[in-house]
Amino acid sequence: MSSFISLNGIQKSFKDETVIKNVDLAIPRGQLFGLLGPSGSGKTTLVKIIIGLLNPTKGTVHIDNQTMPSLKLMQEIGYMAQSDALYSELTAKENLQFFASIYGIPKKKQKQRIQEVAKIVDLTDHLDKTLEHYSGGMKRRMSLAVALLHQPKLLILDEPTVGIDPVLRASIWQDLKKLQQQGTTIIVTTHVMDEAEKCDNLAMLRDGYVIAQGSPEQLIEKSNTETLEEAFLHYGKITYE
Ligand SMILES: Nc1ncnc2c1ncn2[C@@H]1O[C@H](COP(=O)(O)OP(=O)(O)OP(=O)(O)O)[C@@H](O)[C@H]1O
Repeated sequence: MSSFISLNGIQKSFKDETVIKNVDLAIPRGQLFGLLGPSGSGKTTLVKIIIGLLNPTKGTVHIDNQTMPSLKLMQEIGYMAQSDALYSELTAKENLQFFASIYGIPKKKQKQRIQEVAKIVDLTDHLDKTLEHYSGGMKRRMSLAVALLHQPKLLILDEPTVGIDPVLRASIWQDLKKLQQQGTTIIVTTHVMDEAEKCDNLAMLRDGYVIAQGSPEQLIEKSNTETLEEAFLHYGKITYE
């Protein structure tokens, strides 16, 4: 089976510092795939390369058999960055209308789509509030709603639950599972082990290297450990010693 997303020999350097080191990844269609790694390991840089926001120094990215960056494919990707890029002086509905126009969603369809995404992230009752009155968690859910507006077939979320309380975090993960069931391929970055456990497959990143890949169960079993955290430490040692 050919992969929906494949990265071959990806390397990225900023000046003379190499922050992504010869990364190969193959992600099948419809997966919930996790990039797990500590702060500074290269997660954001790698997702920016996948969606075509950054050019790799070496290597290639293919999505759906097309070479990235591809403008056509970029329109089919939903990206939720680490910080919320929203307008705090506008209401949630106005924010969604603004982004819907940017995505080129016809005016007639916008109203329906805005209601749909608001329902997914549970903000239907708060659409008329300006975002300055939103909590941090509500803003994160709004960012997710924006990323979903154009019904992307690939959704990329950079640390979607940072700063979010456990209840909301669980609800966001439920949303992701629902979207996956509807056929969306999802890549999520995290440094939190219990979130990584919810993914179908993982790539463990450390210092720009992929130190291990597989399902959470495989990664634990192969390292002869009991938790993902122990597995992460195990694979780190193999790479570095
Ligand atoms: N534009 C840039 N110029 C120079 N160095 C950069 C740039 N962007 C990222 N880096 C460096 O690349 C490395 C990886 O950063 P990156 O943001 O990808 O890590 P991360 O795993 O996403 O971390 P975090 O979870 O803290 O966001 C870091 O050492 C960072 O300083």
